[in-house]
Amino acid sequence: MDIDAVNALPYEDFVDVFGNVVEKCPIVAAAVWSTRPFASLNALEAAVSEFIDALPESGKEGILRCHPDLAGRDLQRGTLTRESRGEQAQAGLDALEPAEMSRMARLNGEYKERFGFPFVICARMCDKANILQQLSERCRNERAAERARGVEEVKKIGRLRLQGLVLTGSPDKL
Ligand SMILES: NC(=O)N[C@H]1NC(=O)NC1=O
Repeated sequence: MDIDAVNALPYEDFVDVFGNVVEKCPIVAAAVWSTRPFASLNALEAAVSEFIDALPESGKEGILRCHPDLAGRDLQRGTLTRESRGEQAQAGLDALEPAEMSRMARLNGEYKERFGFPFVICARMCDKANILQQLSERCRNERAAERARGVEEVKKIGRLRLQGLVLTGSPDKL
């Protein structure tokens, strides 16, 4: 799909295609549609980032809370979104050893207890060892720094999802 095709989408189709660029937050796609036409894929990415940056801190935390835990309940129950399932599998999180699984669950729980939102990281840019290490390190951060870090990871996840949709196309979505 080239950028002209993206710009030509009515908002219903735009939200169908891009509604999960930010996990379970179709409001982001619905909002950035108003800022068409996009000059390029980079401009579309920038519009997503700008929308997120303009949210109050509670909105940014809300976005983080829409993300499923890594190797958590949704993965076990088979209720992840298609995008998240692919990302978690790519990082090897669907094939953890029992000891890795319990360490991940314990650290995810500690993180959520401390910050009130889940640990978010761009799984496609990591492997499971790296994710576990960062999870344990980031548990020690301050809340505001961790909120900002989580938001940056949301943007990385979104950038890769957007590239997948625009550069490789997604015929089943149009
Ligand atoms: N919790 C968390 O980071 N989840 C996300 N990360 C990612 O790459 N896909 C997700 O769903």
